[in-house]
Amino acid sequence: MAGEAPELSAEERAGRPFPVSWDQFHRDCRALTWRLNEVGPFHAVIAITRGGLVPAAIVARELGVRVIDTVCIASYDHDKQGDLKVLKGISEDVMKLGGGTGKGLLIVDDLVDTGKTGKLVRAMLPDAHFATVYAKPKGRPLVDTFITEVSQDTWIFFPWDTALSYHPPLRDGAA
Ligand SMILES: O=P(O)(O)OC[C@H]1O[C@H](OP(=O)(O)OP(=O)(O)O)[C@H](O)[C@@H]1O
Ligand SMILES: Nc1nc2[nH]cnc2c(=O)[nH]1
Ligand SMILES: [Mg+2]
Repeated sequence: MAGEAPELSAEERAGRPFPVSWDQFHRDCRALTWRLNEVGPFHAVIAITRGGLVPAAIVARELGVRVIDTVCIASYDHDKQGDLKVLKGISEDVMKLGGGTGKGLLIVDDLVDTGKTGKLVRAMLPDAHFATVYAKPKGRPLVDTFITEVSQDTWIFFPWDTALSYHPPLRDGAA
């Protein structure tokens, strides 16, 4: 409509795109596990769903941990963050394994951005070790171990959220 700002694409709203392939993600998860192997052993892995499920599976496999729990949190509608909702907490069994404070437990997520999700889970398990594959500067202080830092204005595109598609040649104006 005349006078209205043009609709922005998801990429324009979210700044620089940082696409991650399955191969790259697997390599980064393995690199994360090398670091975690120095810190453990861990009694259990807790994945922050949904994004934490994929790295948690790879990390748990590499570390030989078979007790895996989830803490289910929803906040983003694509790239817009709303209020955080805890849809499922940590199970009683796993809480007991961590002595009630999370000692010896490993929390895994794909990334920290503002740090709000990580802060909420850390408050549930203050003594747990918190690992993410990627970290943006605002959330970084909350994470104990991560692999790659990306700038705050970057949007990470994960392989489970994307598909291969045609990209126009540079000479036709492609970025
Ligand atoms: O540091 P923050 O600003 O809180 O953002 C980080 C969280 O955002 C994403 O999850 P999302 O809420 O999009 O849900 P999903 O994992 O189900 O995709 C990501 O997987 C982290 O859990
Ligand atoms: N996929 C994705 N989800 C996010 N949630 C918060 N930040 C991000 C991001 O950069 N990428
Ligand atoms: Mg998530």
